[in-house]
Amino acid sequence: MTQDDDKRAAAEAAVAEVQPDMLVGLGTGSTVRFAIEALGRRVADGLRVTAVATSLDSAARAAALGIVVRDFAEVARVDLTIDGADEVDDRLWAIKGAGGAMLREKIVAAASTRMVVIADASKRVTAIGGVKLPVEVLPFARGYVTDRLAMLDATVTVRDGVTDNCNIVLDARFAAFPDAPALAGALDATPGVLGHGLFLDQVDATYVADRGIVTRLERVEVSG
Ligand SMILES: O=C[C@H](O)[C@H](O)[C@H](O)COP(=O)(O)O
Repeated sequence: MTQDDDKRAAAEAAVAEVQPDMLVGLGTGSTVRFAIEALGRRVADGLRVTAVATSLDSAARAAALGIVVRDFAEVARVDLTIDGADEVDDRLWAIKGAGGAMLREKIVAAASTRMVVIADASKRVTAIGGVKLPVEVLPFARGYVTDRLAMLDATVTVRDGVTDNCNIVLDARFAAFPDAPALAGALDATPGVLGHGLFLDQVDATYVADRGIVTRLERVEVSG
């Protein structure tokens, strides 16, 4: 049983949630590729769905498999989004964006009635914060945002290349990971930061595969 087998198992479990006539959000990354393949097979078998994609890569892969991909700019609501993560914990907090797609991913997640994360067991952690946090930044604001991140005790590396949105990504490594909601709030309030990889409210469920066994974890809403 390889890591790819687990990615595929988690992806197939999530794709089983897709119902006829849904508008499906497609995340980005190596795990999502298995979901796109699984959805492509269901479409080839006659399932009628449309999709929106969080990256040019996912859009191209889906279209190549015969999945109708709509322009997200024309869309307000998505039924179900399936996406990967770099880390996810049992609070359903995730860090995303190793592939640089976190800004579009967060927008599509926000538009989604339900968003599920698929992962192999290497992504499941006790508490998020062990990987670099990607921050998408307007190139004009690179120096200012780098300084703000340094003031939050992060060591910053500028990633090569640009995102699908033609912005840059700063990868922030924290010696001690800060309180995640406070960090998300600080980043959201920083001019020039267009998005970041902290997903604290977006994930409704995870499918994590460990040596072929897929476990689904659902967000529990606390009322009152
Ligand atoms: O920007 C990339 C996305 O957030 C991915 O969903 C995330 O990095 C996980 O990717 P992978 O499944 O390749 O580990």
